Amino acid sequence: MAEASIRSEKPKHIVFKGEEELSKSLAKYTADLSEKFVRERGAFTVVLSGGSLIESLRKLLEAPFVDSIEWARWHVFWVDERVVKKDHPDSNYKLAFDGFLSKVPIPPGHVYAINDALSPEGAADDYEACLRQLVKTEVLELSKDNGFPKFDLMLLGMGPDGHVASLFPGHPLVKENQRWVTFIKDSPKPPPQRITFTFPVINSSSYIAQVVCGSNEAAAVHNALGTEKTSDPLPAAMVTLKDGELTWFLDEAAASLLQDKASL
Ligand SMILES: O=C(O)[C@H](O)[C@@H](O)[C@H](O)[C@H](O)COP(=O)(O)O
Repeated sequence: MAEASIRSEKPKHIVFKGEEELSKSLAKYTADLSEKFVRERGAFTVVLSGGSLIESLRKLLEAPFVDSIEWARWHVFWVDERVVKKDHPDSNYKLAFDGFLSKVPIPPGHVYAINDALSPEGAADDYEACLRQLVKTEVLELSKDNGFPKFDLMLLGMGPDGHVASLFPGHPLVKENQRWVTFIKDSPKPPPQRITFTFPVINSSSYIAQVVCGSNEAAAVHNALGTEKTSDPLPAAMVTLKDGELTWFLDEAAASLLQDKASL
C-alpha cells in the first residue's frame, strides 16, 4: 500500500463571488481544454462526478460553447458511480444524462456508463476492462510515469467530509494502489454500493478541476488546502498531480475559512 502522498505547496485555487460566475469560468476552462486536446490528439477524455458538479456544467450548454465544442471527439467517464440501474434516481449516469449529456451531440458509444446488471465487484472489473480496451484503441493514454490511465480532464466534486469520488476519509480504499477501478459496499454517503477510480488514476490526470460550492464544505476546503503535514489527510488533500494541473474552483461560501479568498 502506498503512503498517503502529501503535497508540499498549496494547489491553485480561484474564488468566485457565486456559483453563477464559477459555472461561466468552468465552461470556458473545459471548452479551452477540449480545443487543446482535440487539436493535439483528436480526442478529449472527460471524467464526471455526481452531485452538484453536473449543474455547474450548465454554461457549456449555452453559446458560444455549445456550438464551438467538437462534441463528437468527447469521451465521457465517471470517477465514481452508484451501483444502481441507470434509470434509478441515485444513478450518476442518469443525473449527467438528464442534465447535460442528452443536450449535446456526444456519440452514445463515447459515453462509458457502468454495466448496471453486475455486482459492485463485477461492475468495477468490467469498467476497468473497458478502460484497458480504450488504451488499446488509443482513446485513452497511459501515464509514462506509472502506467495508470491518464485522463485529459477530471471534473471532481467534494463532500463536506472531504471525500472525492467514492474515496472516503479513513476508508482503506484511499490506499488502493494497484487497481484502476475498485468498489465499495459500505459508503458512508448513500447509496452504499459504488464503484470508484482509485487515487493513482485520479492523480495521473492531465488536468483536474476540483469544484466546490457552499458553506457546508468550507471546513474541508480549509483543511484540504492547508499545507500542514498530517499522517491522515482528507481524501481531497490527497488529490495531487505530479505531471498535470490541479485547479480548485470555489465560491465565496466554500472559501470562507481560507485566508487567501480574494474573489473574481
Ligand atoms: O456519487 C457521488 O456521490 C458523487 O460522485 C460524489 O463523489 C460527489 O462528487 C461528491 O459527493 C460531492 O457531491 P456534492 O457536489 O453534491 O457535494
